[in-house]
Amino acid sequence: MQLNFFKYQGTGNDFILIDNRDFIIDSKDISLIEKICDRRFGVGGDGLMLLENEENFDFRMRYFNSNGKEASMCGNGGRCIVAFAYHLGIITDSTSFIAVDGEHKAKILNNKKELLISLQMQNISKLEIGEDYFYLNTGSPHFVKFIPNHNNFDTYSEGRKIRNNDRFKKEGTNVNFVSFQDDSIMVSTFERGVEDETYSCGTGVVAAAISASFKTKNQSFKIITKGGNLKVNFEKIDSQNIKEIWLTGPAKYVFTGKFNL
Ligand SMILES: N[C@H](CCC[C@H](N)C(=O)O)C(=O)O
Repeated sequence: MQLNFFKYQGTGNDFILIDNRDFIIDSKDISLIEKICDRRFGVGGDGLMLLENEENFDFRMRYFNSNGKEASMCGNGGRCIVAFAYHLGIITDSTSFIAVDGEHKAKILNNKKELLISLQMQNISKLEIGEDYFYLNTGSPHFVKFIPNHNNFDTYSEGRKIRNNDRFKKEGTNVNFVSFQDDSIMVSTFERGVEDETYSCGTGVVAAAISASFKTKNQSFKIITKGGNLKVNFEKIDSQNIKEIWLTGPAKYVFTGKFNL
């Protein structure tokens, strides 16, 4: 048996997409999903997504980390699945779909080879402000720490330490390091579930931008990640309430193939 898959990436956060409207894959098969995501034994990806049917919405997004476990929301993945739905002819230039954290709207801003997509994220109504960190859930949980610069900064080791400390060991957290670079912020992320630094993390840059607004008062940020540039803008009602959060960036179809089951 062979399984049709499509590979996409959004700022270097890479995903395997499967059209599961006819349930060709069993979403409970954690070891199969882990194997497909494996960079040596499988296709390779930071995560895998299933596109499924959902009444009253264009589709349902189901996101799995590369460890095979169904996870919380993924911002880069969200843009990639919108691009996938567009290529499948399910949507045209805008959509409303359902993900694990609720409804998301998205707009396709251009349809060049690399689609530029704006994805609306859930409102925030709770944010922890520590002495030298921020902790918030932007669809996925994110610990945010500001550093003077990223020169020789070891995101993997520093992120791994925080992800595995007493507080986060059990559930895990994603960990973001943020530095200011001219009119942008640079963000590097250690992702739980991948247990490694990824080239970019959408929900992570949203958390980083919201945290940075406590330092600059801006409500719109240009973001630099290892895998490319993103934009985040939002409306800050007060220190605990943020709405109209939009993540904008590229989503690119890379290749397709058949996975040998
Ligand atoms: N890369 C994703 C986040 C995946 C979330 C996952 N690593 C978790 O919290 O379990 C993003 O672009 O938002």
